[in-house]
Amino acid sequence: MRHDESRRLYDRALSVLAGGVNSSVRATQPYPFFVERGDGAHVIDADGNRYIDYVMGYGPLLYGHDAPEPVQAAVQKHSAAGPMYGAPTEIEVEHAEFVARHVPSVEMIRFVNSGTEATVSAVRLARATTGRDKIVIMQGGYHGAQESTLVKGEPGNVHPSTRGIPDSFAEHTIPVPFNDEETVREVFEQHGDDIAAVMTEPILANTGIVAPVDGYLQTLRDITEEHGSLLIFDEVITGFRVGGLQCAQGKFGVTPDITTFGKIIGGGFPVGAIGGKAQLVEQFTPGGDVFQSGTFSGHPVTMAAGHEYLNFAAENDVYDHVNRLGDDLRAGISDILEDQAPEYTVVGTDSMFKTMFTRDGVTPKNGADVSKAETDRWERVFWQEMKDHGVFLTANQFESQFVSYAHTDEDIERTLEAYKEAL
Ligand SMILES: Cc1ncc(COP(=O)(O)O)c(C=O)c1O
Ligand SMILES: N[C@H](C=O)CCC(=O)O
Repeated sequence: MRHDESRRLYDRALSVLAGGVNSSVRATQPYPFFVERGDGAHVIDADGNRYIDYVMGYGPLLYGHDAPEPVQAAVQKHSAAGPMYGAPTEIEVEHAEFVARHVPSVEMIRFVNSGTEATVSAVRLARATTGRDKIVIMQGGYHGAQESTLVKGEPGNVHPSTRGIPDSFAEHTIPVPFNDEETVREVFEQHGDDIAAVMTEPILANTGIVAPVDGYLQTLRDITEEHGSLLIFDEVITGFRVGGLQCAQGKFGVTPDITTFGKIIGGGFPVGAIGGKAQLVEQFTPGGDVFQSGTFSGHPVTMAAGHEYLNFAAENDVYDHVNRLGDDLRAGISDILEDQAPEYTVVGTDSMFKTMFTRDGVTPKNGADVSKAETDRWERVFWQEMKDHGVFLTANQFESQFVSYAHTDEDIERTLEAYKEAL
């Protein structure tokens, strides 16, 4: 495969964009391919190479690169009609009504512009509601580029995970191992009166894909209730991806106090949202006194795209299709691993999948298990091989991969062939 044009574009980009990209994960080695356009489940790069795409924009693209006709029509209509006003529009109300109708925890919602903004506001809301400062998060979990959650360590020894964040932020954050009831109980015994919220992805989706063990999410629900803390599910990735229109909270039957959304809920456009019981969410300004605001929040084009995205899923066999292909892919990869690399594991659910380069064939239960995997080998060898076989996977061991409605049985077969050869 030739990549001359991508290489040339990356050289140009390096002089004017930090690291040559606008989000860190895109800076694949030795240089990223630059995308010219999408086509169904595929992307075509600046040199004309075609790849089956499982990155899917890191999750938002439930339909691949050709959104259903009603989505495209709504986007065109709303861009032509404005595109935004600094005044409310009906489409924001319709989209909010849809989400409230389907997602168990949501009575009221505030739309924002990114998953990060959603989790920042959710934490602020939890702190304001409880009058407490501390939050419990999961080691290996990810909640975007927010100061309070970019931390590393364990209870009693927590530090910012990047330069530029004061230690005082980390003082209020307690990272615990996912799926470990004992540690979370100990943390609540010690700090229960100071904990505003436990915030977790219902499935860790930024550290491989780590499913909750039976009963773990319910334990978090019970323990937060017992101590007057809130439970926040960060469904930025899982929202409208896992568990269909009810999201992961519906699949696992555990209802949080607050849910954060992003990705799919914006139909491929920048978005975030904070949903929950009305008595919580209405504390945001202007109704309440927890400051929350944004020039682009509830942008009509995003709202229209997101709304038509979800409407289409409600009326068509979208989740059946993507989940079936997800099952086929996981089963196919699993067979290949059994044969060729039994020390590796395939993880995921619904339309999410990832091959973990574990060393013992054991499914990871938390972030520490995932970090023992052969992360370097994934990126430097396997990812490159798959790309050379025309399959675009997420470039590191930690990021999830997604099947879309545009993927076909033939895509899955070709992908499995590529796996066989690359492994
Ligand atoms: C679970 C989770 N929360 C929050 C975020 C942050 O979202 P965004 O990148 O839109 O700020 C992401 C992904 O980026 C995510 O996966
Ligand atoms: N891990 C991130 C979200 O899922 C990856 C997307 C990004 O930050 O560019």
